[in-house]
Amino acid sequence: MSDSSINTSEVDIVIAAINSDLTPFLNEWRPIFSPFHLIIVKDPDMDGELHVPEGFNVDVFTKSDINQMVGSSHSILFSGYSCRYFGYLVSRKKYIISIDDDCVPAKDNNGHIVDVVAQHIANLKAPATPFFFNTLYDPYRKGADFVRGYPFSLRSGVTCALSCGLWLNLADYDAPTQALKPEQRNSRYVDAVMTVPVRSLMPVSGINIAFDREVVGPALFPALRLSAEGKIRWETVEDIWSGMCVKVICDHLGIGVKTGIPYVWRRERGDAIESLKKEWEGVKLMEEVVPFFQSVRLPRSAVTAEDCVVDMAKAVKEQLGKVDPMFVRAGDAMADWVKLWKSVGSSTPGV
Ligand SMILES: O=c1ccn([C@@H]2O[C@H](COP(=O)(O)OP(=O)(O)O[C@H]3O[C@@H](CO)[C@H](O)[C@H]3O)[C@@H](O)[C@H]2O)c(=O)[nH]1
Ligand SMILES: [Mn+2]
Repeated sequence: MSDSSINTSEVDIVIAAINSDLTPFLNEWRPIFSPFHLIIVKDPDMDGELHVPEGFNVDVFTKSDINQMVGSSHSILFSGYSCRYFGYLVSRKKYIISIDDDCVPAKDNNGHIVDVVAQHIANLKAPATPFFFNTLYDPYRKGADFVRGYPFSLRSGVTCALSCGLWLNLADYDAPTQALKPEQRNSRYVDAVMTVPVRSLMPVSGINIAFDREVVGPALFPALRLSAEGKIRWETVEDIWSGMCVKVICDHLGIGVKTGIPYVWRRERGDAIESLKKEWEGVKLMEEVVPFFQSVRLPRSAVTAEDCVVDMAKAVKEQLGKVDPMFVRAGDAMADWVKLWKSVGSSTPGV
């Protein structure tokens, strides 16, 4: 059963749906998800009715909702993998949790079902420690603390804005790794969560994620579309791109990002070789953009996530735009996204 101490009015669970029948998925998650409001975004390119089982507090958003809100925008498309971001936009809650619809609850080393909502919210409510690494992992967890030598001046920590969960069975590997290790399965449940140090980038996976929408909501946006994009091709990097944006923004705002528990059990669909064809361009491209994200610095005047996205967009256009016109489009999309985020009443207070 879910953790009754969580204030359900603070949480939205956002699901992107390419499957027409979410019954098996939601029945697996019923004990954990049923107390919470669900936002299900039906992939606008998916035909047919979406079936959701009884017993959930759910709002389903479809192509017509997206078109009504986004209008004829050419820079912002909520198709394919990126349709979940529409759910991030329309939510009005403080915390958002998003789980892919091919994942089910995992079990910990004691065979207990992992409550992803409770653990993600615990991660987000406990401070983060990006400025000095605690070698005993999360010092705020029961049974842990700061180790000797950790500066007392830093022990109050900072706000945690993003909680990146992990995966048993099929870890989120890229297509080359999947093709090289088709039999590899992740059976190692590591009971740990830690803050990613400041100025360290990381691959943020959209499969099992939670964030403080009021603090970093607009920083999570799939702006990058490859020049020769297909509906799928460009989206294999959408969370990697937005993950680097949000980590740089969190570093700038002095807030934290955590990785570790909770785990989900991930079942994969699709073929590694097919994925390789789709993903290879994105895999190569990431090598080009990492130095940009490692070096970009935002102005002190940027004190909210919206400010940071606007300034980041300018830097993307100025510094990456000469590499490829797709980055000019990405920068424009980021700027349009902030306008859209503000216009739907989602403006975030300063940190
Ligand atoms: O056209 C689409 C494709 C997918 N979805 C929904 O998005 C998530 C993830 O889809 P899927 O499990 O098929 O793909 P993964 O590769 O495992 O996803 C992870 O990789 C990233 C992109 O490659 C992505 O950000 C991660 O989630 C599911 O809920 C599908 O229903 C869709 O709506 N439309
Ligand atoms: Mn998947």
